[in-house]
Amino acid sequence: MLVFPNAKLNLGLYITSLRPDGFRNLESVFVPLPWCDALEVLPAETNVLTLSGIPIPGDSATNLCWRAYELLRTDFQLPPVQMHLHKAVPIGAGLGGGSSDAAFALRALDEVFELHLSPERLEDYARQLGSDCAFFIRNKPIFAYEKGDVFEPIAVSLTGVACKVIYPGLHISTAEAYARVVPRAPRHDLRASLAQPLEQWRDLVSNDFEEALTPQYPILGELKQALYTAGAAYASLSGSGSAVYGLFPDRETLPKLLLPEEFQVWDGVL
Ligand SMILES: C[C@](O)(CO)[C@H](O)COP(=O)(O)OP(=O)(O)OC[C@H]1O[C@@H](n2ccc(N)nc2=O)[C@H](O)[C@@H]1O
Ligand SMILES: Nc1ncnc2c1ncn2[C@@H]1O[C@H](COP(=O)(O)OP(=O)(O)OP(=O)(O)O)[C@@H](O)[C@H]1O
Repeated sequence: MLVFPNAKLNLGLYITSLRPDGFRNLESVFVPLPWCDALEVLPAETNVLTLSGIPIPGDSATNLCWRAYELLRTDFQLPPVQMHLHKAVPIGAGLGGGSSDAAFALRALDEVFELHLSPERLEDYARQLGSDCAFFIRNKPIFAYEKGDVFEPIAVSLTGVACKVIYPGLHISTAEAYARVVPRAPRHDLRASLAQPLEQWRDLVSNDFEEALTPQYPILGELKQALYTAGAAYASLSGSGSAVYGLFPDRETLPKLLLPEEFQVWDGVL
Protein backbone atom coordinates (compact mmCIF):
# COMPACT_ATOMS: atom_id res chain seq x y z
CA MET A 1 0.00 0.00 0.00
CA LEU A 2 1.33 3.44 -0.99
CA VAL A 3 0.36 6.55 1.01
CA PHE A 4 1.47 10.19 0.90
CA PRO A 5 1.92 11.66 4.41
CA ASN A 6 1.28 15.39 4.11
CA ALA A 7 2.54 18.29 6.21
CA LYS A 8 0.45 20.71 8.33
CA LEU A 9 0.30 24.42 8.99
CA ASN A 10 -0.62 26.07 12.28
CA LEU A 11 -3.06 28.99 11.98
CA GLY A 12 -2.23 30.85 15.22
CA LEU A 13 -0.53 29.17 18.15
CA TYR A 14 -0.87 30.27 21.76
CA ILE A 15 1.18 28.58 24.48
CA THR A 16 -0.99 29.06 27.52
CA SER A 17 0.46 27.17 30.50
CA LEU A 18 3.04 24.66 31.69
CA ARG A 19 1.58 21.23 32.45
CA PRO A 20 2.49 18.98 35.38
CA ASP A 21 3.95 16.47 32.84
CA GLY A 22 6.46 19.12 31.62
CA PHE A 23 4.62 19.72 28.33
CA ARG A 24 2.75 22.97 27.53
CA ASN A 25 -0.95 23.49 27.00
CA LEU A 26 -1.57 25.22 23.72
CA GLU A 27 -4.32 26.44 21.41
CA SER A 28 -3.90 26.26 17.66
CA VAL A 29 -5.75 25.45 14.46
CA PHE A 30 -4.15 22.77 12.31
CA VAL A 31 -4.73 22.57 8.57
CA PRO A 32 -3.35 19.96 6.14
CA LEU A 33 -0.68 21.20 3.70
CA PRO A 34 -0.25 19.06 0.55
CA TRP A 35 3.60 18.96 0.76
CA CYS A 36 4.08 15.20 1.03
CA ASP A 37 6.44 12.33 1.77
CA ALA A 38 5.72 8.89 0.24
CA LEU A 39 5.42 5.74 2.34
CA GLU A 40 5.02 2.18 1.10
CA VAL A 41 3.87 -0.54 3.52
CA LEU A 42 3.82 -4.22 2.46
CA PRO A 43 3.61 -7.56 4.28
CA ALA A 44 7.04 -9.25 4.03
CA GLU A 45 9.18 -12.25 5.03
CA THR A 46 11.45 -10.15 7.24
CA ASN A 47 11.21 -6.69 8.80
CA VAL A 48 12.87 -3.90 6.84
CA LEU A 49 12.63 -0.09 6.66
CA THR A 50 14.45 1.60 3.78
CA LEU A 51 14.80 5.35 3.33
CA SER A 52 15.41 7.79 0.49
CA GLY A 53 15.19 11.55 -0.01
CA ILE A 54 16.11 14.00 2.78
CA PRO A 55 18.37 12.26 5.34
CA ILE A 56 16.64 11.66 8.69
CA PRO A 57 18.69 11.96 11.91
CA GLY A 58 18.86 8.75 13.97
CA ASP A 59 18.79 5.09 12.91
CA SER A 60 15.84 3.10 11.51
CA ALA A 61 14.78 1.83 14.95
CA THR A 62 14.06 5.42 16.09
CA ASN A 63 12.20 6.34 12.88
CA LEU A 64 8.59 7.21 13.67
CA CYS A 65 7.31 4.77 10.98
CA TRP A 66 9.10 1.96 12.72
CA ARG A 67 7.94 3.14 16.14
CA ALA A 68 4.34 3.06 14.83
CA TYR A 69 4.80 -0.63 13.85
CA GLU A 70 6.41 -1.49 17.22
CA LEU A 71 3.58 0.25 19.06
CA LEU A 72 0.87 -1.75 17.26
CA ARG A 73 2.91 -4.92 17.84
CA THR A 74 2.50 -4.47 21.62
CA ASP A 75 -1.25 -5.17 21.13
CA PHE A 76 -1.45 -7.26 17.92
CA GLN A 77 0.49 -10.23 16.57
CA LEU A 78 1.64 -8.56 13.36
CA PRO A 79 3.54 -10.40 10.59
CA PRO A 80 6.85 -8.85 9.42
CA VAL A 81 6.57 -5.70 7.35
CA GLN A 82 8.55 -3.99 4.63
CA MET A 83 8.36 -0.20 4.63
CA HIS A 84 9.96 2.37 2.37
CA LEU A 85 9.85 6.08 3.25
CA HIS A 86 10.77 8.74 0.73
CA LYS A 87 11.33 11.93 2.73
CA ALA A 88 10.50 15.23 1.01
CA VAL A 89 9.06 17.41 3.81
CA PRO A 90 11.87 19.30 5.61
CA ILE A 91 12.70 18.18 9.16
CA GLY A 92 12.73 20.63 12.09
CA ALA A 93 10.44 22.87 10.10
CA GLY A 94 7.30 23.02 12.24
CA LEU A 95 5.48 21.25 9.40
CA GLY A 96 4.86 18.03 11.37
CA GLY A 97 6.48 15.83 8.72
CA GLY A 98 7.71 13.13 11.10
CA SER A 99 4.41 13.14 12.98
CA SER A 100 2.55 12.68 9.70
CA ASP A 101 4.76 9.72 8.73
CA ALA A 102 3.90 8.12 12.09
CA ALA A 103 0.15 8.63 11.71
CA PHE A 104 0.09 7.47 8.08
CA ALA A 105 2.13 4.40 9.07
CA LEU A 106 -0.51 3.57 11.71
CA ARG A 107 -3.30 4.05 9.15
CA ALA A 108 -1.54 1.96 6.50
CA LEU A 109 -0.65 -0.86 8.94
CA ASP A 110 -4.28 -0.88 10.08
CA GLU A 111 -5.41 -1.41 6.47
CA VAL A 112 -2.67 -3.81 5.32
CA PHE A 113 -3.13 -6.11 8.34
CA GLU A 114 -6.94 -5.59 8.49
CA LEU A 115 -6.99 -4.51 12.14
CA HIS A 116 -10.23 -2.50 11.68
CA LEU A 117 -9.21 0.15 14.21
CA SER A 118 -11.58 3.09 14.68
CA PRO A 119 -10.28 6.65 14.15
CA GLU A 120 -10.52 7.11 17.95
CA ARG A 121 -8.24 4.12 18.60
CA LEU A 122 -5.82 5.21 15.91
CA GLU A 123 -5.70 8.66 17.55
CA ASP A 124 -4.95 7.01 20.91
CA TYR A 125 -1.98 5.18 19.38
CA ALA A 126 -0.88 8.34 17.55
CA ARG A 127 -0.85 10.38 20.78
CA GLN A 128 1.72 7.97 22.19
CA LEU A 129 4.10 8.78 19.33
CA GLY A 130 4.00 12.60 19.55
CA SER A 131 1.74 15.57 20.25
CA ASP A 132 1.24 16.43 16.57
CA CYS A 133 0.57 12.86 15.40
CA ALA A 134 -3.12 12.54 16.31
CA PHE A 135 -4.15 15.40 13.98
CA PHE A 136 -2.97 13.40 10.94
CA ILE A 137 -5.37 10.51 11.61
CA ARG A 138 -8.41 12.52 10.45
CA ASN A 139 -6.26 15.09 8.64
CA LYS A 140 -8.96 17.81 8.48
CA PRO A 141 -8.82 21.46 9.70
CA ILE A 142 -9.34 21.33 13.48
CA PHE A 143 -9.04 23.41 16.66
CA ALA A 144 -6.42 21.69 18.87
CA TYR A 145 -5.79 22.25 22.57
CA GLU A 146 -4.13 20.70 25.65
CA LYS A 147 -0.89 19.18 24.21
CA GLY A 148 -2.19 19.84 20.70
CA ASP A 149 -3.74 16.38 20.63
CA VAL A 150 -7.30 17.07 21.84
CA PHE A 151 -9.66 18.45 19.23
CA GLU A 152 -12.84 20.39 18.59
CA PRO A 153 -14.37 20.98 15.16
CA ILE A 154 -13.91 24.38 13.53
CA ALA A 155 -15.50 25.70 10.34
CA VAL A 156 -12.35 27.38 8.95
CA SER A 157 -11.53 26.43 5.36
CA LEU A 158 -8.64 27.57 3.19
CA THR A 159 -9.91 25.82 0.07
CA GLY A 160 -8.94 27.91 -2.96
CA VAL A 161 -6.47 30.06 -0.99
CA ALA A 162 -2.92 30.05 -2.38
CA CYS A 163 0.03 29.42 -0.10
CA LYS A 164 3.81 29.79 -0.24
CA VAL A 165 5.89 27.98 2.38
CA ILE A 166 9.59 28.77 2.78
CA TYR A 167 11.99 26.57 4.78
CA PRO A 168 15.23 28.53 5.32
CA GLY A 169 17.29 25.42 6.07
CA LEU A 170 17.37 25.92 9.85
CA HIS A 171 16.60 22.81 11.92
CA ILE A 172 14.89 24.17 15.05
CA SER A 173 14.42 21.59 17.82
CA THR A 174 10.82 21.58 19.05
CA ALA A 175 11.87 21.06 22.70
CA GLU A 176 14.33 23.99 22.57
CA ALA A 177 11.73 26.22 20.93
CA TYR A 178 9.20 25.48 23.70
CA ALA A 179 11.85 26.17 26.35
CA ARG A 180 12.18 29.75 25.02
CA VAL A 181 8.49 30.65 25.41
CA VAL A 182 6.95 31.96 28.63
CA PRO A 183 3.33 30.69 28.66
CA ARG A 184 0.59 33.34 28.89
CA ALA A 185 -3.11 33.80 28.15
CA PRO A 186 -4.00 33.93 24.42
CA ARG A 187 -3.81 37.43 22.94
CA HIS A 188 -7.15 36.95 21.14
CA ASP A 189 -9.90 34.33 20.94
CA LEU A 190 -8.44 32.15 18.15
CA ARG A 191 -11.70 30.69 16.88
CA ALA A 192 -13.43 34.09 16.76
CA SER A 193 -10.39 35.62 15.01
CA LEU A 194 -10.26 32.94 12.32
CA ALA A 195 -13.96 33.53 11.60
CA GLN A 196 -12.99 37.04 10.38
CA PRO A 197 -11.95 37.67 6.74
CA LEU A 198 -8.38 36.52 5.92
CA GLU A 199 -7.19 40.14 5.53
CA GLN A 200 -7.92 40.78 9.23
CA TRP A 201 -5.89 37.84 10.55
CA ARG A 202 -2.67 39.91 10.45
CA ASP A 203 -3.90 41.95 13.46
CA LEU A 204 -5.69 39.10 15.25
CA VAL A 205 -3.87 35.79 14.77
CA SER A 206 -0.32 35.16 16.03
CA ASN A 207 2.12 32.39 16.89
CA ASP A 208 3.86 32.71 20.29
CA PHE A 209 7.00 31.00 18.95
CA GLU A 210 7.69 33.97 16.62
CA GLU A 211 8.43 36.47 19.38
CA ALA A 212 10.57 33.90 21.22
CA LEU A 213 12.61 32.70 18.21
CA THR A 214 13.02 35.78 15.97
CA PRO A 215 15.73 37.49 18.10
CA GLN A 216 17.93 34.39 17.67
CA TYR A 217 16.90 33.69 14.07
CA PRO A 218 16.24 37.10 12.38
CA ILE A 219 15.66 35.31 9.03
CA LEU A 220 12.23 34.25 10.36
CA GLY A 221 11.12 37.89 10.68
CA GLU A 222 12.73 38.80 7.35
CA LEU A 223 10.86 36.03 5.49
CA LYS A 224 7.55 37.02 7.06
CA GLN A 225 8.12 40.65 6.05
CA ALA A 226 9.11 39.58 2.52
CA LEU A 227 5.86 37.65 2.17
CA TYR A 228 3.80 40.66 3.31
CA THR A 229 5.74 42.96 0.97
CA ALA A 230 4.98 40.51 -1.86
CA GLY A 231 1.26 40.82 -1.16
CA ALA A 232 0.42 38.09 1.37
CA ALA A 233 -2.93 38.55 3.08
CA TYR A 234 -1.49 36.72 6.10
CA ALA A 235 1.98 35.43 6.96
CA SER A 236 3.31 33.45 9.92
CA LEU A 237 5.79 30.95 11.30
CA SER A 238 4.33 27.41 11.28
CA GLY A 239 4.52 25.58 14.62
CA SER A 240 7.95 25.91 16.21
CA GLY A 241 9.54 26.80 12.84
CA SER A 242 11.61 27.31 10.92
CA ALA A 243 9.16 27.22 8.01
CA VAL A 244 7.34 30.51 7.34
CA TYR A 245 4.22 30.63 5.16
CA GLY A 246 2.18 33.28 3.38
CA LEU A 247 -1.47 33.04 2.33
CA PHE A 248 -2.52 34.76 -0.90
CA PRO A 249 -6.03 35.26 -2.32
CA ASP A 250 -5.46 32.98 -5.36
CA ARG A 251 -2.82 31.35 -7.59
CA GLU A 252 -2.42 34.52 -9.71
CA THR A 253 -1.29 36.51 -6.66
CA LEU A 254 1.42 34.00 -5.62
CA PRO A 255 4.72 35.93 -5.91
CA LYS A 256 8.04 34.71 -7.28
CA LEU A 257 10.63 35.44 -4.61
CA LEU A 258 14.37 35.46 -5.18
CA LEU A 259 15.68 33.21 -2.38
CA PRO A 260 19.02 31.53 -1.59
CA GLU A 261 19.38 28.16 -3.34
CA GLU A 262 19.49 26.19 -0.08
CA PHE A 263 15.99 27.37 0.94
CA GLN A 264 13.20 24.90 0.12
CA VAL A 265 9.91 26.27 -1.16
CA TRP A 266 6.46 24.75 -1.63
CA ASP A 267 3.67 26.71 -3.24
CA GLY A 268 0.23 25.88 -4.52
CA VAL A 269 -3.48 26.20 -3.88
CA LEU A 270 -4.91 24.68 -0.70
C1 LIG B 1 5.01 22.93 17.80
C2 LIG B 1 3.96 21.94 17.32
O1 LIG B 1 4.33 21.44 16.03
C3 LIG B 1 2.63 22.68 17.16
O2 LIG B 1 1.73 21.96 16.39
C4 LIG B 1 3.80 20.76 18.27
O3 LIG B 1 3.41 21.19 19.55
C5 LIG B 1 5.03 19.87 18.35
O4 LIG B 1 4.59 18.55 18.45
P1 LIG B 1 5.60 17.31 18.32
O5 LIG B 1 6.71 17.65 17.37
O6 LIG B 1 4.75 16.11 18.03
O7 LIG B 1 6.21 17.27 19.77
P2 LIG B 1 6.51 16.03 20.74
O8 LIG B 1 7.39 15.07 20.00
O9 LIG B 1 5.26 15.54 21.36
O10 LIG B 1 7.36 16.79 21.86
C6 LIG B 1 8.66 17.30 21.62
C7 LIG B 1 9.01 18.23 22.78
O11 LIG B 1 8.29 19.47 22.64
C8 LIG B 1 7.82 19.93 23.90
N1 LIG B 1 6.34 20.04 23.85
C9 LIG B 1 5.62 19.49 22.83
C10 LIG B 1 4.25 19.65 22.79
C11 LIG B 1 3.62 20.37 23.82
N2 LIG B 1 2.30 20.55 23.83
N3 LIG B 1 4.35 20.89 24.83
C12 LIG B 1 5.70 20.76 24.87
O12 LIG B 1 6.34 21.26 25.77
C13 LIG B 1 8.33 18.95 24.94
O13 LIG B 1 9.54 19.49 25.44
C14 LIG B 1 8.61 17.69 24.15
O14 LIG B 1 9.64 16.93 24.72
N1 LIG C 1 10.01 9.72 9.65
C1 LIG C 1 10.59 10.77 10.23
N2 LIG C 1 10.65 11.96 9.60
C2 LIG C 1 11.21 13.04 10.19
N3 LIG C 1 11.77 13.04 11.40
C3 LIG C 1 11.74 11.87 12.08
C4 LIG C 1 11.16 10.70 11.52
N4 LIG C 1 11.28 9.71 12.42
C5 LIG C 1 11.90 10.25 13.49
N5 LIG C 1 12.19 11.54 13.30
C6 LIG C 1 12.80 12.46 14.27
O1 LIG C 1 11.84 13.52 14.58
C7 LIG C 1 12.48 14.80 14.60
C8 LIG C 1 11.58 15.95 14.05
O2 LIG C 1 10.41 15.51 13.37
P1 LIG C 1 9.44 16.46 12.52
O3 LIG C 1 9.81 16.41 11.08
O4 LIG C 1 8.03 16.11 12.89
O5 LIG C 1 9.75 17.89 13.07
P2 LIG C 1 9.14 19.23 12.64
O6 LIG C 1 9.13 19.35 11.15
O7 LIG C 1 9.85 20.26 13.40
O8 LIG C 1 7.61 19.17 13.04
P3 LIG C 1 6.85 19.58 14.36
O9 LIG C 1 7.80 20.24 15.29
O10 LIG C 1 5.77 20.47 13.87
O11 LIG C 1 6.33 18.25 14.84
C9 LIG C 1 13.73 14.64 13.75
O12 LIG C 1 14.79 15.37 14.32
C10 LIG C 1 14.03 13.14 13.70
O13 LIG C 1 15.10 12.82 14.56
